[in-house]
Parts: sequence; C-alpha cells; structure tokens
Amino acid sequence: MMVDRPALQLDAVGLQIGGARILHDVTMQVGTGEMVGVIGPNGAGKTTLFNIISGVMIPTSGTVRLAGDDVTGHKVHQRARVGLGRTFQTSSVFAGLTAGENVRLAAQSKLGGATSPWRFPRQGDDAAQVADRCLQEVGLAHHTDTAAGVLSHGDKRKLEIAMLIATEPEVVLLDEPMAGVGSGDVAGLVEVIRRLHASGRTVLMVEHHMEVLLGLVDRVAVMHHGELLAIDTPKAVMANPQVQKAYLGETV
Ligand SMILES: Nc1ncnc2c1ncn2[C@@H]1O[C@H](COP(=O)(O)OP(=O)(O)OP(=O)(O)O)[C@@H](O)[C@H]1O
Repeated sequence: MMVDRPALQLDAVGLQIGGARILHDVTMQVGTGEMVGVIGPNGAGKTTLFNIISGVMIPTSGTVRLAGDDVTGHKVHQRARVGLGRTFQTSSVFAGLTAGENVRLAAQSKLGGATSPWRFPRQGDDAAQVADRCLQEVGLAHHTDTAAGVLSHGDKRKLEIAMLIATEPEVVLLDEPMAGVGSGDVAGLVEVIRRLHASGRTVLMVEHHMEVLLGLVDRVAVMHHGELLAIDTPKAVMANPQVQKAYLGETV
C-alpha cells in the first residue's frame, strides 16, 4: 500500500551480522500522523527494526527516510534533530530527580542548554515552561515535585513520554510502553498514548499487550524471522492466514 506523505519510509532494509540474517528486505511506509503497531513472536526482529529506525544500528542494505530525507547513515542525535524521538524498554528516568527535573533536562537538551543536573533553569525559564506543559499533557502535573523513583511503573512510563514530548518529536517510537505496568495503570497510559497520537504525531509502537495495541493503532506491522510478514489494519492482519501460522502455538 502506498502511503500519502510518509513520515517514515523503509526500502528493502536488511541487517546481516556475520552469517546471521537479522532483518531481510523490510519495506514499509508510515503516513504522517498515522499510528502503526509492530508485533511478532520473540526474536522476530522488532527491537532491531527500532534500532535501525532510531540510528542505534545502521542497516547493511536498504534505506531509511524521515519525511522523505535519507537518514540511513545518520546518528541518533542527527535523527533527533530532524524530529525522531524514542522511548526504551528499560526505564530511562533519573530516579533521584523529581518528575519536573527529569522533563526539564529533556527540554534543555532540545533547547540546547546545559544538561548538567546541577544547573537547572529556574521556574519561568523556557525549559521549566516546557516541562510544565509536558507533565500536564501526560496527566502528571500533580507529581512535578515527586521523586521519579517513587512513581508507579505506569506513572514512570507517562514521565518517559513527557520527557519525549519535551524534545518535540514529529515521529515517536514507543518500545513496549506497557511493559511492567500494573493492570490498574493500563487504561491511564493508553489514554496518554491516544492523546500523543491525536495531537498529530506519527507513532510507531512495539507492544506485546495485544488487546491494547489493536485498540490503539491504525495499522499493524507483523515481523517474523526478520521479515515483514504483513502490514494492514488490525482486522485484516488478524484474519491473515500467514500471520495466524506465524503465531501458531502463541496467543494472538
Ligand atoms: N547484535 C546482534 N548480533 C547477533 N544477533 C543479534 C543481534 N541483535 C539481535 N540479534 C538476533 O536477531 C534476532 C532478532 O532480535 P530482536 O531483539 O530484534 O527481536 P524482537 O522481535 O525484538 O524480540 P523480543 O520480542 O524478544 O524483544 C534474534 O534472533 C536476536 O538473537
């Protein structure tokens, strides 16, 4: 399927490490403002795909484009500058700093200010204003002065999203946002991700929590043995016999 104004475009992307073919011939487009979920059995290549899109790894073949520009060989910070943001599977917040301080640091990195935790901007500075707005957006304004380390897993994930928003990305990669989140926190986090998308950002999300993913995304990309098996609406993907076969023995 051709996508109008792709925010992200992969053409025949491959990764070969030694004799191992980790990714093979992955071609896909994600439209501007679209939300696409990435699923696949363990070891299918989902994390590798995210690493290649974000610049943590460089593919051995094919091209990666952001808003039409070839960024295949670009480093992580170069992609961040052109509007790519990513959360990681493992929590990346500074536990000893408050939620507000964590987001201010992220905002400062975008504004080009000092990133030393000893040199926080005062209230009223640009980074502090951005932090207030981002915490508000994820519903954590009441935790601005709470140490990040004592937040629930769900709130930590929201904080990571606030830190991401502070860098003003156009394209957002969410790596298993529901991982480790208690059932009571799922609905709130889903709402935050829904808003992230509703505000016009392009979102690509790896998520094992299938019910959550299928309820959120416009399309689903299915990885299997390093290849893109299918990319289509949730309904079409779940009805796809090849996808069902790939998941045989696993609960879809
Ligand atoms: N640097 C590497 N060197 C060799 N093999 C690798 C490397 N990175 C990943 N692999 C292999 O590539 C395959 C894909 O791994 P990847 O982590 O991308 O899968 P995944 O779909 O994210 O799995 P999971 O759902 O378990 O996180 C796996 O078989 C993995 O062992």
